Amino acid sequence: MIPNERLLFVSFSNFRREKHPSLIFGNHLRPFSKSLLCCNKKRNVVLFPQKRESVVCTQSSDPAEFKSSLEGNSLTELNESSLYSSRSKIRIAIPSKGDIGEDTRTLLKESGLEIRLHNPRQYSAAVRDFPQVEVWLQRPADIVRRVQEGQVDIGFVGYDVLVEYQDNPNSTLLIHESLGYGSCKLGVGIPLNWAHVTNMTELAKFSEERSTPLLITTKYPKTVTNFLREKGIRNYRLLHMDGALEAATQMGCSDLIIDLISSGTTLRENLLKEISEGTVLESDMIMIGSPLTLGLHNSFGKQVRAFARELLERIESHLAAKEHFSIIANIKGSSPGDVARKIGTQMDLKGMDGPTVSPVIPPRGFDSGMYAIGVVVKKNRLYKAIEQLRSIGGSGVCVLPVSYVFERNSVRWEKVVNTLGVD
Ligand SMILES: Nc1ncnc2c1ncn2[C@@H]1O[C@H](COP(=O)(O)OP(=O)(O)OP(=O)(O)O)[C@@H](O)[C@H]1O
Ligand SMILES: O=P(O)(O)OC[C@H]1O[C@H](OP(=O)(O)OP(=O)(O)O)[C@H](O)[C@@H]1O
Repeated sequence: MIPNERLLFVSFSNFRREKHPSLIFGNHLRPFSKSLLCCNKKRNVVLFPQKRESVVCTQSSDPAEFKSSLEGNSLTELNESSLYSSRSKIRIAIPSKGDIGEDTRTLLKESGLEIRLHNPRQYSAAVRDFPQVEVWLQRPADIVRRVQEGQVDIGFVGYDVLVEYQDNPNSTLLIHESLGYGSCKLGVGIPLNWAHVTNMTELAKFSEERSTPLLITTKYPKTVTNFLREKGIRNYRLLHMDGALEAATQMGCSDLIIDLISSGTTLRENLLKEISEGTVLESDMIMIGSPLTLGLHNSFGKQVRAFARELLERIESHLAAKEHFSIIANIKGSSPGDVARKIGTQMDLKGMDGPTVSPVIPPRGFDSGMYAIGVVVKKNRLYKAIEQLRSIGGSGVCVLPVSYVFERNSVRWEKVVNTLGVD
């Protein structure tokens, strides 16, 4: 029997249609996110794995009646594994097309996951050396939806898409907040000839003075509605376009647009300009996870977590490695400590955890007073580091690429585990 305090009684007539299910916990109502629920149609059971609580939903609107109907029934069979038993493979979803699709495949490959894609119309693929994993190629908005519903365990999307399509901030887990590609911002673009509008305050004033609402075209209605509310703009109407939004003002169907901006070229080419305070959000590609499956306490949950952790650490260490070079060089000194002290005086030679210093032993075996040092330096400081090495007597400097830089532990993963309340 599952003890009563771990049962949630859902009192609504149609779970699938209900937007905001009202839940009763013990005898108390409490807020609940529908996206954290996973419905087992047959048994009418849903699960809230984040807190190890089982959720039982009912057609009855009277929780007391429902509760009493459960008396004496063994609920132990309604466990997590029964809900996810239909799937044994771990699922990753990546964008199916465009630069972000290609860059995600490159990132995964460089992190050790080679996706076996044979043609552009293939929407699922295996991963070399990871037989327990399958990759699904999806449109960005669908990646957020599938991760939210627990049909996919890990997804790669732009932050902009996550903000627009997730039901609430708890319905997905943010595993890595910035993967370093797909960088852009969602921002306001107004006609170049609106000389009287240079910032959001002036735009708000302008919208109030008008007799007709401002026509604003965007692909991000939810995010934009929140932004306009924050900026005090009320007199507007949102219009939707799927792409090439920048054409909307010149076509005469919109007053301004709110769209993604990267270099700003598309805005300029279409006689639009940015305004100050007009940035809705800054976006980068991110890695997200499903709390529904990552939070499971069964063996599938453990398997998903082990893989998510490995993938995150591979990506983190690959991204850190991209920023660094490894340097080896020879330096004269009276002892390893003396050499380490000399290196320690140079800003760019401090390395990640200090230098490695080892004596160079010539063929005849006597003390040469020469030491080999190894240090990891920031790529953008390479030449400064070489100059500093030379200034303390460094010679024979070799610069090598770094493949991975693994830290002692992953702070991001610790955060994920804490959020989920799992080991
Ligand atoms: N100019 C850009 N520079 C960098 N990243 C961008 C740029 N435009 C879009 N992105 C990122 O790439 C993602 C996908 O962009 P894009 O607008 O091309 O998608 P799409 O193919 O039109 O998607 P869909 O048709 O499924 O809505 C965006 O959500 C954003 O995160
Ligand atoms: O500031 P820029 O560097 O010019 O980039 C901005 C453009 O890039 C994106 O469009 P995309 O090329 O994805 O085409 P779309 O409009 O069809 O989505 C975005 O929607 C802008 O139109």
